[in-house]
Amino acid sequence: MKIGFIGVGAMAQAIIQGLLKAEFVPAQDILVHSAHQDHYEKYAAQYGLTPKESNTAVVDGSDLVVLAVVPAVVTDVVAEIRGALSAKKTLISIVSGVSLDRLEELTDYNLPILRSLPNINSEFGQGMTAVAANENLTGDRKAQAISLYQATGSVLELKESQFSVFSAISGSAVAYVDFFIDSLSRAGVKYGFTKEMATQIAAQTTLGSAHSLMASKKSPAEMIDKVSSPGGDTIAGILAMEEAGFLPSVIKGIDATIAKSTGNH
Ligand SMILES: NC(=O)C1=CN([C@@H]2O[C@H](COP(=O)(O)OP(=O)(O)OC[C@H]3O[C@@H](n4cnc5c(N)ncnc54)[C@H](OP(=O)(O)O)[C@@H]3O)[C@@H](O)[C@H]2O)C=CC1
Ligand SMILES: O=C(O)[C@@H]1CCC=N1
Repeated sequence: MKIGFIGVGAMAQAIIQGLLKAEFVPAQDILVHSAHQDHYEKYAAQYGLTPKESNTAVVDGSDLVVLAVVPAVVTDVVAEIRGALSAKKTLISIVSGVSLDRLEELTDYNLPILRSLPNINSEFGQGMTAVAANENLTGDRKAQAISLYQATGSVLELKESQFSVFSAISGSAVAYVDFFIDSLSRAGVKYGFTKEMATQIAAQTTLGSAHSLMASKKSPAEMIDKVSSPGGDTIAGILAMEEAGFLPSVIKGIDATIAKSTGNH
């Protein structure tokens, strides 16, 4: 199976690295093209991928075609590859905010298409990806397309109406979790830790907390209660964070993310 990537930016690279680590396909069976020749050729050479001279050449040589460009150029890029696409190839879009209806409108309404929303943790097999297939993608072909994401982490089949929320609390939220880790780390620096040491402590604590939460099957609120000793330090911190608007600021951030992604196309 040949997998073509149109665009080799941050998200495409995370998926490619995840696939290589999982030995999902041999490196040379991954075909790439992007806007800048020096960029995709250098990246392909570094990992033994196959560089292609155009987007249509990627499509011609691939069974699965991953559309990994930013929303602003989707219309032009799909117009460019439209003639090379056929019902024998599966189009996989990772583009935030672009619906299956829109992708069908940009093509010939007869293509098997998987809309997906991965996150950057796919690079290390810890991805969280939402998928929705159109009516032309069923059975083994659908399973084959989804298996690309199963090789790089967890997969959820969702209704498209849930995609923008999913994108905010998963795709974008990787950055928000890192924002939180960085904030914890800076607090450590404020009290004399080096940034490196404080970040290591904050990151391991975040990793361990997510792991414990999932392993224990408890709710986050129950875990908060276990950590908050009666009359202790943690509850004092929680109350101060609440007073500063922790929950509303997270919700406001998610609201803004959803508003932006639903305005994309
Ligand atoms: N970053 C993330 O965590 C996530 C991103 N996404 C989605 O992934 C998509 C890509 O995002 P991201 O990787 O962050 O963006 P990047 O800007 O890092 O990557 C965009 C890629 O598109 C390429 N490109 C631009 N124009 C063309 C063209 N005409 N033909 C072929 N390739 C082109 C660029 O080429 P070049 O490198 O040569 O400049 C680049 O490789 C977006 O639609 C986004 O919504 C979805 C989930 C998570
Ligand atoms: O920031 C973005 O637009 C993309 C979508 C989800 C994560 N990154």
